[in-house]
Formats: sequence, structure tokens, C-alpha cells
Amino acid sequence: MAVEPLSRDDIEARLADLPGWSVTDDERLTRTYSFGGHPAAAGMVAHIAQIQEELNHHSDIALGYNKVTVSVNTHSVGGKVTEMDFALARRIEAIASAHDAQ
Ligand SMILES: C[C@H](O)[C@H](O)[C@H]1CNC2=NC(N)=NC(=O)C2=N1
Repeated sequence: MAVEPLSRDDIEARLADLPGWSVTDDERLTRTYSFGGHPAAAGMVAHIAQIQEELNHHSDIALGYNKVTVSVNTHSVGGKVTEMDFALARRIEAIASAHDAQ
């Protein structure tokens, strides 16, 4: 997969297919999920970690009582949002319903 920073237009087009995700002012693709409790939230974190190892692309994940926040950009291009970040976000979205993530 080519690794180049995405333009603002490319980012907006991809975000349109990822409700709940946004890009912060410091160029991180992020979403917060809510859960029924802590074990469910922790289970989602473990599953995300598996996916990240598979993709060799890793977000920063914050685990709270019943929330998980994922935040990612691509280190190898100096901390910009790339297609690799969106590929990870799509994989996370694909498992969210199995974890009852809101
Ligand atoms: C050596 C290894 O492939 C790299 O360090 C990978 C690992 N995970 C990564 N994760 C993220 N978010 N960005 C990267 O550039 C990156 N690079």
C-alpha cells in the first residue's frame, strides 16, 4: 500500500463512509466507542491489538471505564493521516458491532 499523506479532500471523502470518526487539528484519525461496562471495553481493545499486529499499523488506544478511544496517524510519514490509518479504522469498524460498541 502506498504510504503518502492524504489530501484534505481525500480525508473528507473517506470520513464520509466512517460515521463517528474524525481527524483532529493535530492530524490524528480518531473515534471514541462506548460500551456497557469495562470488560466489554477491554475486550474490544484486545481485538484491536490483534488487528494492529496483523496490519503492522498501530493506534494509540485509551481504555476508560466504559469507553475506548482510538487515535492513529502514520509515524513513517511524520505523523500524517494516510490510507493505512483508514484501513485500520475500517477494520475496527467491522468488529465494533460484535463488541456491542456504540
Ligand atoms: C517497523 C514497523 O513496520 C513500523 O514501525 C510500523 C509499525 N506500526 C506503525 N504504526 C503507525 N501508526 N505508523 C507507522 O508508521 C507504523 N510503522
